[in-house]
Amino acid sequence: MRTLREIPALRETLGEFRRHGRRIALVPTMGNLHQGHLALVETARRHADVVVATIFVNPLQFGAGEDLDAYPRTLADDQAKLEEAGCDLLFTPDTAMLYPRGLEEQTRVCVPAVSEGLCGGARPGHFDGVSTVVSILFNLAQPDVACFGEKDYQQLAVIRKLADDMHFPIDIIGVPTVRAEDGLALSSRNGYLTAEQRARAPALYRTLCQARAALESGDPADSALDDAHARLRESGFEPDYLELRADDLGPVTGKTRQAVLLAAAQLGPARLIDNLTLTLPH
Ligand SMILES: Nc1ncnc2c1ncn2[C@@H]1O[C@H](COP(=O)(O)OP(=O)(O)OP(=O)(O)O)[C@@H](O)[C@H]1O
Ligand SMILES: CC(C)(CO)[C@@H](O)C(=O)[O-]
Ligand code: BAL
Repeated sequence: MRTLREIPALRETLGEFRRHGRRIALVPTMGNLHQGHLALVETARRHADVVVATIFVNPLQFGAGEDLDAYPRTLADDQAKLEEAGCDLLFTPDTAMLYPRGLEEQTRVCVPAVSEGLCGGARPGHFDGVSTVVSILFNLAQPDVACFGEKDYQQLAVIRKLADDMHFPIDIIGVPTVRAEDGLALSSRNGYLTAEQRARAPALYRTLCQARAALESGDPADSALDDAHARLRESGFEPDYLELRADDLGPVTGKTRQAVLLAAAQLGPARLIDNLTLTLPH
């Protein structure tokens, strides 16, 4: 696997692959890689001839007081994992390279409606930062496909709409959430947890499973969500949101069948997110 740090080298290398008719897959990440990221690489390999991963901790998507500085940077480990997973190229730009005019002056991309509420409500401007950097990466790599995790359900919905609205000729592929044996969704931020908090953390997934079972058996949404809130609090979480939405993230109506339960909750120093799709009864 080659690691490229400069934009001209990336353009040149990928241009050469494209001229030879190779299909290119992009896997954007912020590094500190785990099996969830490697599942994206494996999916990418099935859809393309050349897999390009990117590692960039994007300052534009972090709010004031968030964990931009603390975010784990583990490049050597990440390179070894990507190599092992069969990734062909790694692009590791820095901030000055992607945003040469500085963050204030940077042109931004905003995907309305779907970016609002949920994580967008709790982290104002977050999805504008994501949409901006993903647009830049799409323009630089010009991939045929790009893979994103379903763990970040709203992010995936934002990127699907971004690709559609901006006419990026890129297939957006969602990859199912990879979990630890106890159900906790793998996430770089799990590393912030103490051993005691890590032992409590699977309560987020368990609570979503219980709420899903209640909803699928016809319990009213209000009581299922109230119970879930209470259970999260009992397990030491401070819930940020816990919502039932239609699977396109629109509001649930009497006609909604395919739905999604989404949660974000603070556990000690870590803000964890998770979601489960479900089918509502007639
Ligand atoms: N457990 C997982 N299963 C599948 N995909 C995942 C998982 N965790 C992260 N991803 C995906 O990997 C990509 C890069 O995510 P990112 O680097 O932010 O990792 P992360 O572990 O989610 O970190 P964070 O703790 O910052 O949310 C995103 O498309 C994200 O949805
Ligand atoms: C898509 C992404 C790499 C953009 O910075 C980031 O939001 C992430 O890691 O999910
Ligand atoms: N995994 C989404 C990136 C973020 O939390 O900033």
